[in-house]
Amino acid sequence: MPPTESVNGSSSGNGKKNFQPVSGRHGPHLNSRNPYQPVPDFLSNVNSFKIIESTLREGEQFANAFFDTAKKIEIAKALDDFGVDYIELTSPAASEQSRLDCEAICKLGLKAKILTHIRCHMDDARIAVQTGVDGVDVVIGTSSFLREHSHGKDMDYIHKTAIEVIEFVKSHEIEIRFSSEDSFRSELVDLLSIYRTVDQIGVNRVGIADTVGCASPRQVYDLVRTLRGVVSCDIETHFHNDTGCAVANAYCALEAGATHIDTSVLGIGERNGITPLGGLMARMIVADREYVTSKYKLHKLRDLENLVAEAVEVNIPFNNYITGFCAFTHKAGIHAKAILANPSTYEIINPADFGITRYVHFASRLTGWNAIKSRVEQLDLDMTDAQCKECTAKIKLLADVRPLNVDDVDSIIRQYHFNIKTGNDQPLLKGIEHPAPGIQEAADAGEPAAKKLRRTEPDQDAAKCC
Ligand SMILES: CC(=O)SCCNC(=O)CCNC(=O)[C@H](O)C(C)(C)COP(=O)(O)OP(=O)(O)OC[C@H]1O[C@@H](n2cnc3c(N)ncnc32)[C@H](O)[C@@H]1OP(=O)(O)O
Ligand SMILES: O=C(O)CCC(=O)C(=O)O
Ligand SMILES: [Zn+2]
Repeated sequence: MPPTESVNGSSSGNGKKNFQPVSGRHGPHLNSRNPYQPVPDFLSNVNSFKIIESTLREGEQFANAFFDTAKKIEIAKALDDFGVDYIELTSPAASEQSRLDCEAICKLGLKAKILTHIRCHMDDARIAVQTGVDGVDVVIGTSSFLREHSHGKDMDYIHKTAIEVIEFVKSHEIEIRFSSEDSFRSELVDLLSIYRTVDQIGVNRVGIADTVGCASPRQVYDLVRTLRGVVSCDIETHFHNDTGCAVANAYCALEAGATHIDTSVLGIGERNGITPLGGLMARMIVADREYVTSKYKLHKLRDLENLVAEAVEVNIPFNNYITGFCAFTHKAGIHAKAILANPSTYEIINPADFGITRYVHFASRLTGWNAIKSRVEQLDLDMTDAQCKECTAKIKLLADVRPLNVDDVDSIIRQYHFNIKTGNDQPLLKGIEHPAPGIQEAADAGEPAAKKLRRTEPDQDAAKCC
């Protein structure tokens, strides 16, 4: 008996309802012997990382972003509820409203610590410490590009000012992090020297930033591992996604001993953004499901992404980690058969961990008799395997001619079933123009027919599948 499940996932459809939801427990390997488990290494923090969520700082630098106070508060509360460790806010030096918003969020009494992000400058630091934040993230460019063309200061100036700003912030008894902007295009000797200096005067964290998204995972591993041997404080990392490495780089940073990862919801930020919160969750749940599920409310991810997507007027991409509309949809017959038997065959992440439904797409010429048999059972029809195979062949005939949706296939199945039970020989394709019994009533009741006809006792049937 194939598994069934009520419809609650796949919100942003593709316009055609041509798949069915299925449930089923993942096979035993994810619990007993995890082949994806991290390489054992005592410096690795893959099992104990923290998130510095920067939707309200880096994310505000996204081209489309404008967050009014109410929206910032809504997002901050949603991030806090999700379980992020820190929420980073735009510099209060950016504008008067930014300063007021920072103060307002500090007063919310959230569980997450509130940070603000400033230039390595006493003017900014003086404003920041008055806002009520739990900590200040200080940054200054150390690459020759930024030293020459951005702030125009040399490494001596950076050392001197960093010490002044750090000691000032520390004197207010809040957290302080020092970060080098454009770390991967900076001289290693400059980096290690400034990090050693700030570590010795007692920063809580140092930060490495791949500001232009140029770093590869191996470069990240090397730099973080080297830095791990030089400083005793925590190591935060920040990865832009220009070359598609933002999630991989975050993972490698943790393997090398970084303690904190910067994220934003949907990855929004300057240019094409940074490590997305959802992408990081996808990566980390595979590495340590226990840690991730115990710390973060994963079933809130979709709502959080929808909130931010709406605020910045973008759609969730079809291939988004976890929440993209087809992230857990299985189409080819070979895949569908195996998924129905055991979802671990073609899934490394269990969608149920995120409150999301898995689907089998059966309305195409790539379907197979096992998927159709599953649908037949969902429709409560009685057909032998041989009949399911014959019916599948009929479905493929039409699927070769045009795209099908679930109603088309259900009609063919119902007509085929009617014919074999009554000895009738009505042409199968007639059911396409004239919905088979059951479809019309459902439509009349104001519900999508396919939805109405799906069964909703997932647990009972899912148990049989695994
Ligand atoms: C990689 C990142 O994302 S870093 C974070 C980026 N965030 C922001 O920029 C926050 C929003 N920014 C702003 O509102 C404005 O840029 C402000 C308020 C910070 C500065 O505004 P302005 O004084 O008008 O300067 P402007 O934005 O044109 O240029 C940046 C200034 O900061 C200086 N600067 C740049 N980076 C740093 C740094 N890390 N530390 C100290 N000073 C810096 C530059 O030298 C330049 O100053 P100058 O033109 O007086 O020499
Ligand atoms: O402060 C940091 O570590 C990162 C700043 C930033 O956004 C960047 O360098 O891209
Ligand atoms: Zn950035």
